[in-house]
Amino acid sequence: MELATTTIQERLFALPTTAISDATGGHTNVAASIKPLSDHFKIAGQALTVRLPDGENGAVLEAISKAKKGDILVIDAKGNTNRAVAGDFVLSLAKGVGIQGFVVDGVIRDLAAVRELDFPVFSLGTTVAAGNKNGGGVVGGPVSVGGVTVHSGDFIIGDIDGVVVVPQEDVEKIAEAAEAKVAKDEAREQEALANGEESIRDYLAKIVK
Ligand SMILES: O=C([O-])CC(=O)C(=O)O
Repeated sequence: MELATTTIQERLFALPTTAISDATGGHTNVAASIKPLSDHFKIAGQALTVRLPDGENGAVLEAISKAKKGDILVIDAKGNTNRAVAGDFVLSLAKGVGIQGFVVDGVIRDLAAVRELDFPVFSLGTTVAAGNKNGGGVVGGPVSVGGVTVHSGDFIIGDIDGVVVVPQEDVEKIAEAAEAKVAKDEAREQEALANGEESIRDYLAKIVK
């Protein structure tokens, strides 16, 4: 009989970003200004990084062509909010080759169509303007996104609360600590809330001296 094995990606996908933040100490939390463009967007996978010159987006296509299935494109657009790194067409290409989502220190456009496409994008927001196509940019090098350095291969987890980064070498340890935190939170909730006001008062009496 073959045993089902849970991959690290599946374990991360099952965890809330909040528990991962608790496990990392929050040192690699992406700035809160980078938000999911739909509340239900959830991602967990490995980064393929892209660094763009100001206002440009040509290298995004290069990254889409190089990405492995399940990768998350992590795009350093230096916080530029005037020009889109992608719109619904480019995001459809990304979804079509199996990319899992985008995390962008910048903006996209065509939000209505992107929501329709149901492709997870975490960004500073949207703009109406296309990116310039003069070339330049680096795929696969270190980037800075929302104040956090990301290398290709690092793990990225995003949900309604935001985006966290887990360096590749720490992922087993952090997943384990985050799972333990979830279990601890569940036990606390059970203890405090199991029996309405009575258990809440018992819980508070133990904590508040
Ligand atoms: O060309 C662009 O800058 C992006 C765009 O509009 C799309 O992907 O639909």
